[in-house]
Amino acid sequence: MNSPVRLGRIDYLNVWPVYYGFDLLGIPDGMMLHAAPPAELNGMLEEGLLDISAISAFAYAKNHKDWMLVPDLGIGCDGRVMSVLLVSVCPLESLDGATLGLSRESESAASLLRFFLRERGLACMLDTRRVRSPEDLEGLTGGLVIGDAALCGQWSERFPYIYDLAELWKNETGLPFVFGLWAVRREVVLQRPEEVGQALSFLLMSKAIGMNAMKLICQRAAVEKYLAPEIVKDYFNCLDYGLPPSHIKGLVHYFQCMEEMGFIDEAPEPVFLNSHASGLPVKNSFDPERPLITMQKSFPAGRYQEKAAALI
Ligand SMILES: C=C(O[C@@H]1C=C(C(=O)O)C=C[C@H]1O)C(=O)O
Repeated sequence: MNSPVRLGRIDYLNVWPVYYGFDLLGIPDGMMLHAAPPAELNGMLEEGLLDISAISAFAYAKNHKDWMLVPDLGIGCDGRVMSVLLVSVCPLESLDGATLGLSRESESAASLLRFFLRERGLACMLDTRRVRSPEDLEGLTGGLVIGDAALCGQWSERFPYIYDLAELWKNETGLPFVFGLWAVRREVVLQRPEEVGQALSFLLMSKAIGMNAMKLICQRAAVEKYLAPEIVKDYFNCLDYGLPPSHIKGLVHYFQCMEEMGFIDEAPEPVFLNSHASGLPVKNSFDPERPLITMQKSFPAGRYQEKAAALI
């Protein structure tokens, strides 16, 4: 029997809707799911310890020659995101010479913060470390916090200045920002196209189930994360799990900014997985009218499909 297809899941609330089908139906035979913070998943996909994973957009820019993107799947927002924050004891403009703690779980947000600082001519000492609670920034001027720690933590008690990085980006560029993407190693696409197709069709079905269960997801999130229901609703309204043209535009502009700053060698053009059958890549022109990973074709008929059909 073939080894299972290894999938990576970000262990934050932000992806609950995408993995709702997995939570509800279980992990299909032949697949494995590993949950970890984004930076850890980036490293695992780079090292070949995962086959398909949610990753930081910045990691894609570095690995675009080896990875392909899953169409219509991203973690983006058009304006504030609520879970990617620069917290500080002083205003952003006064940060020159300060030491900031950067969450080691992030690559996209970390690169975005470096970009904002450089753009403003602010030279800071950046210390990549664990940033989960305000105590983790003890003795520092401020820091970058992402994910559930950002959304749920009591940051404003210690840090009077809080900046939502996606909101800063929107104010400066007028564009959406895409923090996360889903990537597949090219090697695996070529070697195991059928299994990759099945895994991706399950992933996209899982998201479709989640999109139709947002009320339940919000209720569960409020209870498990001790959040007010309105905050959870607000949060999921900020997030967009697709990749509409405006988000691709934001992504491409972000890559160009990263290249201009010298953070990456070259701004890649996003290349999406086109067909599990041919493995042919397409440039950023995924046509939703022509779904390439078609559930009916590539998903094995069986209990998941029946259950899912009732849910979607
Ligand atoms: C929206 C968020 O974006 C996350 C931030 C990432 C990064 O900075 O590398 C990667 C994936 C996203 O899960 C969040 O942290 O909640």
